[in-house]
Amino acid sequence: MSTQYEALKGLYHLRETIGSGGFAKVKLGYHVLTGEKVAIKIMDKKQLGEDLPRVKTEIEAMKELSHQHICKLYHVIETDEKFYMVLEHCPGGELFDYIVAKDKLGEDEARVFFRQIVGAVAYIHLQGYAHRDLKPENLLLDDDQNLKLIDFGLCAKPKGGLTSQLFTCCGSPAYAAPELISGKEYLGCEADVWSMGVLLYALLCGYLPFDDDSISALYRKIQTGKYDVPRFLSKESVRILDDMLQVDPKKRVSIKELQCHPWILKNFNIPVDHRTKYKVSVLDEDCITEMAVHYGKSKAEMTEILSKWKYDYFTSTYLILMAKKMRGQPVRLLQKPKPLRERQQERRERSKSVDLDLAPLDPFSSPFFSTKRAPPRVGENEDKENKENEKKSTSGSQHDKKENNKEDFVIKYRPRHKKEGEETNSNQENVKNKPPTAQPRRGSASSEGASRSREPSAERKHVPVKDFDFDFALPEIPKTPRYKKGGDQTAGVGGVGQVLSAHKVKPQTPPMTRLLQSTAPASGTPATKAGAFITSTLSPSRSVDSGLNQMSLESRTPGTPVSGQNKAGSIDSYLNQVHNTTPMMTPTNKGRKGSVFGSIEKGMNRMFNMLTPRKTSKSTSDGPKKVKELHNISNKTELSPDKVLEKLVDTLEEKHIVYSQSGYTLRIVMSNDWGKVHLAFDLEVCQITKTNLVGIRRKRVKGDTWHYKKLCEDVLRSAKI
Ligand SMILES: Nc1ncnc2c1ncn2[C@@H]1O[C@H](COP(=O)(O)OP(=O)(O)OP(=O)(O)O)[C@@H](O)[C@H]1O
Repeated sequence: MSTQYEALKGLYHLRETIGSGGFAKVKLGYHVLTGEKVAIKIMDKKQLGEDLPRVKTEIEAMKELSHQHICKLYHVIETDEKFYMVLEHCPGGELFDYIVAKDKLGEDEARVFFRQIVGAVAYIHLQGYAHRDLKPENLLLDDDQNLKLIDFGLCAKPKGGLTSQLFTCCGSPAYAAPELISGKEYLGCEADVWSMGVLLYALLCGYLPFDDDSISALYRKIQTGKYDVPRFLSKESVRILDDMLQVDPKKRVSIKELQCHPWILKNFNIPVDHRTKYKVSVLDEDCITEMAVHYGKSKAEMTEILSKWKYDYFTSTYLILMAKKMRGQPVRLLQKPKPLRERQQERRERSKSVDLDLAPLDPFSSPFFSTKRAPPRVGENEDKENKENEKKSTSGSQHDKKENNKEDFVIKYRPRHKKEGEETNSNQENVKNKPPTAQPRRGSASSEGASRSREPSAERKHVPVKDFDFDFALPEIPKTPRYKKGGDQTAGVGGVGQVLSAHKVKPQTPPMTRLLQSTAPASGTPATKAGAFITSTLSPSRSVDSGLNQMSLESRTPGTPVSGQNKAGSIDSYLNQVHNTTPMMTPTNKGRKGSVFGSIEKGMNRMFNMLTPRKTSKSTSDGPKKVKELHNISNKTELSPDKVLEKLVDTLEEKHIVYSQSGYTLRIVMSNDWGKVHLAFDLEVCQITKTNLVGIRRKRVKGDTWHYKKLCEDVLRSAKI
């Protein structure tokens, strides 16, 4: 984990960025005590500037709102520099992606989703809130295709209740109600119903009812309230859309009426129930007991702590355990392994008793021996570990070798270089609501011990543990962390040590492999064809932003350490830098294609082509990621992954679209004349599990969703896969 996220240390293992918005970066994380996945929304206070109150609004609202169709807030950490919101992880992506994948939804499927939205919004309104930013990008899917509403940064809770007028014009223009954009006072609940009308239209039609490149033209369209009514819409669908998209808010259907609207009732015959399924008033006995045992407290003490709802690590542990219980999974916390020293001591004692007392006996005839001599696998691991440690401490050679290898690896994969003076004290990041530290449980150890047990001792000191915080281009952790029964096996808990060793042994993704596509002069040459990928030792820095920044700097001078150069912190600034920097070519790549081309697609996108001498014909040695057949996977084919990748690359080149490559993932970046990135998304070639098929997984990283949809569809159609 990067030192900049020190506040999460010991509590969550941080993984790749899974989304970003105007205010936040969202990363995947693992809750250490349960091994469950979480989403960690990270906001930088400096960057928030005047929008800081927005975060506070969101946090307060999410603490109050608890509903099966609202993303659950687990934990809030505030440091001097950042806010961290630990949230329920929604792995199914945005509802928007679902629409992109399906083009549009059938009425029945749309109804299932829309009923969930109506339920969530009715609940929110009853709690006195208006969401004010309802759109398919703010609705995520969980594993079971349930929707979860996110992004409460613009919500309002008027003091006088929802019948009080609001004034602030906010939200996304295409979803904004006419009364809101006209600058009049408005009611939040009425404006929400309008946005829901736009949303339902988008679900049923696959495009927006009001759309225009020019904001003022868009606003005019919204104010007229006229939209296309495609023929494929049923009479009932036309009717409900008309009821919601009424320009006069007083004529608009209310949320209460929507709950039992004929379109909503169809096939269900029961109105939408807005009530929450989460019980927050009564704490769950099983969860309390498990936590009390873990923290070495009485149940009464644990209940008292949890009743405060501080949204600290206790709260997150409780809520995650509850979520597991509701899914029918066991309410168990992962046992922390004992510290290595303690285990070594135990081993010594065991072997003493074996050597001294039992050695003369026939080991197989003595029941005592057999119980003593057949400890759980833990003992075997300890032995191995200890032997390794002994070796290390005497010669150190074997491990040093490993260490050196890792050092190499780390150098190659060095994350974003610190900006000058950036977060130099981040190790001592001042955590305002310092999370609780677990008390030893069942004679077990501290969290330090937990991480120790996952790595050989020499590795423990290794900085890369912290450095393992890349956004892009690193292999995914192969296994979801799971608690293994039968002793001290928590090395399998997806700890950082496990990750590192996994990489060391089997880096699934090569060092940042980039093919920066060029325009005419390069596109026809074999070197830029798919399969002729360029391997460079670029830094696959974690953040999209910083990763790309790194790319701009390091790719020009491969192998040259970059220090203090990387002052930019966003995709935008990456491209700004690229645009403003004269290319620095090494003699080797100069002779090849080491030039920066200025050709522009529609006068917008710069093309780059930076080749390093080494080329590989394959993108990675380990093949594409294996994924379940989900809605965000398209273009399923029996072609080989490399062929699919090649076709995609060819298409991007033909269309002069800027992209970078990491393994089987292509990141498409669109920027304007000033280098400001307005759209970024990934296309990843994946192997679909339980089939012989290969597919393309899409993921929007940044930018307007409808623009993304159009471009994505265009590329995938043109690739003819
Ligand atoms: N709980 C979650 N699980 C999975 N992905 C998430 C989760 N929360 C957010 N994301 C991803 O991160 C993206 C950005 O999150 P969010 O919209 O909360 O950020 P924001 O900066 O407040 O956005 P905006 O600019 O729209 O206000 C989402 O669109 C989604 O793709």
